[in-house]
Amino acid sequence: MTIAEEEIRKFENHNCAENNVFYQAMEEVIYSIAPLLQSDEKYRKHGIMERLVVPDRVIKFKVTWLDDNNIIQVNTGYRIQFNNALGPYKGGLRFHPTVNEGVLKFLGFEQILKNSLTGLHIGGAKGGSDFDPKGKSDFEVMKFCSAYMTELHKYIGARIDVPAGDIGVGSREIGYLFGEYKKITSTYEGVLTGKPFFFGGSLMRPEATGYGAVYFTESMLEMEGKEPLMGKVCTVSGAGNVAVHAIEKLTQIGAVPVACSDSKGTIYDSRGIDVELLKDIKLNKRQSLTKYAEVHAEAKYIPIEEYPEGGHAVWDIPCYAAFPCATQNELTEIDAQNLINNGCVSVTEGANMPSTPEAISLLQSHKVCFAPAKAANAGGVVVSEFEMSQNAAMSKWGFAKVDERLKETMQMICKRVALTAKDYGVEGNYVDGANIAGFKKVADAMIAEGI
Ligand SMILES: NC(=O)C1=CN([C@@H]2O[C@H](COP(=O)(O)OP(=O)(O)OC[C@H]3O[C@@H](n4cnc5c(N)ncnc54)[C@H](OP(=O)(O)O)[C@@H]3O)[C@@H](O)[C@H]2O)C=CC1
Ligand SMILES: O=C(O)CCC(=O)C(=O)O
Repeated sequence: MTIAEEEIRKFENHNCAENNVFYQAMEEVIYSIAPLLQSDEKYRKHGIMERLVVPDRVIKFKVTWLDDNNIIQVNTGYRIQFNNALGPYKGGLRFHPTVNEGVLKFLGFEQILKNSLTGLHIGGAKGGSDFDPKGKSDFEVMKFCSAYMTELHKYIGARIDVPAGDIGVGSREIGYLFGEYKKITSTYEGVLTGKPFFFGGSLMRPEATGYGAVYFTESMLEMEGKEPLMGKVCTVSGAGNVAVHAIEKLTQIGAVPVACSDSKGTIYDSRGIDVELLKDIKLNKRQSLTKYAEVHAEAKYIPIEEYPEGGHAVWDIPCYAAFPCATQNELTEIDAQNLINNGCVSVTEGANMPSTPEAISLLQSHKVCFAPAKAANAGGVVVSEFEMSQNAAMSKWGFAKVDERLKETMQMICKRVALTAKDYGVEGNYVDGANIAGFKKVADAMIAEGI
């Protein structure tokens, strides 16, 4: 039995329906770090993996709120504080009907290694609720956020745990959450990141994840001796915060992002996505992508049900570089095969774990440059940490400073991941490089801090 199989066997009890995405994330990490466990026995001796896969605490609570018809609604709220060996717990909040403990455990676990890779002092956490902001009035969203914070405030703080946004949580929700925290605690502190700029947010936090993914890709393509993105056709899934800003940065650097998608369908606009229109439709008005095709008649809208099951229209459009930026397991083996058939050279994960394990293996075996989420989408949490620093110092950084430091950090992460892969005999495998480099730093801190 290999060391990876031996380790995986230990954690078989995590393999159940509720935990399937968590188990997927954990299994990938174990396979990647097996050479490290083999070469340095201290990690097994100190039971690092056993300690890392169990969160420090899982906070689960009831959220009761009144809708606009004065009907009582009940949701479940969570905060999973996974590991704070490297700094205060840090990670986003997701409001989506699919949220459960298993989903948040996968996201929190990934966040530990992602935050470690940034080189900054931040631990890993994730939280959220099964509340669905879609179709709710502003007032209902505010009431839900207040009720959620009534419970959450007991467990967070600027040096304890600093939540941010994720799916369904943007600056509107962070504003309401911050307002409630301030009211309950009478404290004006950097307890949340992703705040609107005029009351303590950092410039560029909304753009950071999408821009960072593009910076990472440029760096990876250069390191792998491939042509840069300028002039190249790109496809992006999703049409939320991460996707829109990836499209914006691609456009700024002269690439041609021709497609994006939402939960109902895909837009293909061969002239390049009109990013201002996309922002207005999806980020400001929270409408469907069908509106895009109503304005630009040349663009094609493909409803999700019109594409054969198992694959997604957005990955069947020829591109040089693909950016999955919607949600977990949205890029399947079928999609990977379509990308390969159409000559795709690189795939960058803007979303968390958007590619299935089968898709990753296929892409890697066809030498497609593959940038895993925990490295490529770290830009968001990087600028969140910049926001924490600015809040602690009561200062404001300019756009150029944030952008320059974000770019430098993404390039540093890319180099670190590539060099680690090389050191461990898996040159070009950014998945293994990211997992080993991220794991090693947290594990060393855990050993140094004792049990
Ligand atoms: N926000 C951030 O800073 C960071 C986010 N991430 C990750 O990036 C991803 C996207 O997050 P974010 O942009 O913030 O979230 P948003 O809520 O802003 O947007 C999510 C987008 O994805 C679309 N979507 C959801 N499910 C599907 C699906 N099955 N197929 C196609 N599209 C889908 C949504 O469509 P619709 O509009 O129809 O709902 C929406 O357009 C998530 O995986 C998140 O964890 C990672 C790092 C940081
Ligand atoms: O900005 C943050 O704190 C976390 C962002 C996030 O949730 C993520 O990186 O997945």
